[in-house]
Order: sequence, then structure tokens, then C-alpha cells
Amino acid sequence: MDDKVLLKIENLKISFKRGKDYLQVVRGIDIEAFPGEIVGILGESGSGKTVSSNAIIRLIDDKEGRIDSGKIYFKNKNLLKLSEKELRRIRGKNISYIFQNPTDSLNSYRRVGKQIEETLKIHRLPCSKEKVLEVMKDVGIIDAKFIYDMYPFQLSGGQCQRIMIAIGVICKPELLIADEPTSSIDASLRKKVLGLLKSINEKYGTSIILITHDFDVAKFLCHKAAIMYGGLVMEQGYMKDILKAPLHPYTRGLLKCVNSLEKSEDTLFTLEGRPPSPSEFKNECPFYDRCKGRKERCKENIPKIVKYNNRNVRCVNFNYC
Ligand SMILES: Nc1ncnc2c1ncn2[C@@H]1O[C@H](COP(=O)(O)OP(=O)(O)OP(=O)(O)O)[C@@H](O)[C@H]1O
Repeated sequence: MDDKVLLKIENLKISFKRGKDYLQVVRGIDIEAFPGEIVGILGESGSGKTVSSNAIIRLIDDKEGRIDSGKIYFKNKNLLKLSEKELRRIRGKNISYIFQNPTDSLNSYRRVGKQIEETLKIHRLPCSKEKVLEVMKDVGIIDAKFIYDMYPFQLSGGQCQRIMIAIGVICKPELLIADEPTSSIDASLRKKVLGLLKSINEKYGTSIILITHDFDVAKFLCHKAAIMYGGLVMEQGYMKDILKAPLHPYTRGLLKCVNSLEKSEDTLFTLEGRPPSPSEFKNECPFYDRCKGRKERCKENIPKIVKYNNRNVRCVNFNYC
């Protein structure tokens, strides 16, 4: 393994209970992030983005699901082999997580400033009100002294999201996982929150794993992207390369949708059909039904990953699509 890699997910498979059995929803993904990189995990709803990112800090409830196999290395340590105690030391301090819905994640009965401060206390790091105020300012909270004493319900969705980000960055983690960080805030604030994540990445050198279904968000922020479909990564590489020449027919379709919207075309391009749900997964290319370039051999097996010009693509036919 490359010594410099910060996070390396290898052949990760995750299942959830369905009746007496388990149903596999993530079917072997490989993703890596180097220090300072922003890596987007992109895909339609249900493709397995959130459960994969939850697995990094072992947030899969074992009453509901399990990690079937795989390795998740963080600075060369396999997180899946750590005890709960060892993991608690890493969560919040070295790796922190910003959840989709900030108002659900914050404690309604605690002043927000105190909630930020608690993260430092949990990890026994030096803590002071000044330090909290400084981070609040860093995340763009203008009247930090006043907001410090407020409760989450007194704040707007955008302010709550900034508080969540402050909690996420106060320990200066090496890795920040942000799951749809702009999905619950107004469109007008989205750019600001994304800009904030970008500045955190630049100022602190924090690596970010960004979970999003929105190609525009990924385009704005990410250095690299992994495009998921049917519990697999279909294409992976540098964002600029993917935007210039998408290789997988699914990526091409997604980009066509984005471009069609951007150009305000009279007839918007949409990808026909829907992704398969885990109960419909077969040993074939999951994109088969929607693929315009499909061939009979796409049904023979799940296509293997092909390495092509710095890119990984899971398609037997990508050259010809
Ligand atoms: N606790 C759970 N119990 C059973 N199935 C689950 C559970 N959590 C997720 N799943 C299933 O795992 C699959 C992947 O879900 P996941 O939330 O990772 O998708 P996603 O790509 O993040 O989509 P979304 O953006 O809608 O959250 C889905 O089929 C989902 O129904």
C-alpha cells in the first residue's frame, strides 16, 4: 500500500437483514483518499453511498446490518479491526462526520457553543470559549459571541449546518466525511456551505469524502470522484478527466442530464428507467437495463474493473459506448 494514502477502502461488502437472511447492498468497493484530497462519492438514491461512508467509522448497527468483508485502512490501520474504545478515540478527532440533517444531529437542549466545546472535551484537547468562538468565525458565523449561547431551534438551517461543520472541524481532523451537506438547506445558502468546505480543505489541509447525488456539487468541490451504481463503483478517477471524457455509459448519462439542465434545453435529457434495488441485483452489469450500448456479454458476469488512463471503469464495453 502507498504509505502516503490516508484512507483506503478495499473490496468492502455490506449487507442488511431482510427477514432471516442478509441482502448485500454494497458489493465490493475500492476507494482511496490522499491527504488534502476531496473525493466525491456520487450516485443516485440507494446506490450505497451513505452505508459505505458509515462503514468507515463503523456506524452500521449490527442489529440491522453487517460488514461482510473488506478492509478500511486509515493511516495504514485497518479500522475494521479496532476495538470500540480505539475507534472512539479516532471518531471526531481524526475522522469526523457531518450528517445530512443538522437539526436532527444537534442536541436541542444544549447551547450550540457548548456542543462545539464538548467535542474538544471528549478528546481531552485543550478547550476554551475563545477557541470555540474562533472556529465559529472560521465557519462563517458572524455574530459568534451571540450565537454561542443559542439553542439549535433558534437558528436557521444554514446556521445549524455551520455549527455541525464547526463540531466536525474543531479537532482539526485529517478526514471529514460530509454526507449530502447541502441537502437540507436553501439553494441560496448551498454555494456558501460548499465554499466553506473548500476553504476548510485549503486552510487546514483536511481531506474530505463528500457524499452527493448532485454532480454540480461534486464538480464544484471534488478533486476525484467515485460514481456508484447498484452497490458498485462504476467509474473512478480525477474529476477533471471524468468531466472531459466520461468513460462509463452511466457517467455519460449523468453528465448529459447535468449539461442539459445547465443549457436550459427545451427537452431536458433524462436517464430512462431506475436503478435496481438490492433484491434485484444479479450477477451481471447492474446498468444493463438502462444502457444504450449493452451487449450480450454484459450479462455474463459483473464486469471487472478496467484501468484506463488513470481511471478505473467497470464496463466491458466502455470504448465502444
Ligand atoms: N438500516 C438499513 N436496513 C436495511 N436496508 C438499508 C438500511 N440502510 C440502508 N439500507 C439499504 O441499503 C441500500 C443503500 O442505501 P444508502 O442509504 O447507502 O443509499 P444512498 O446511495 O446513500 O442513497 P440516499 O441518497 O437515498 O441515502 C438501499 O437499498 C437501502 O434501502
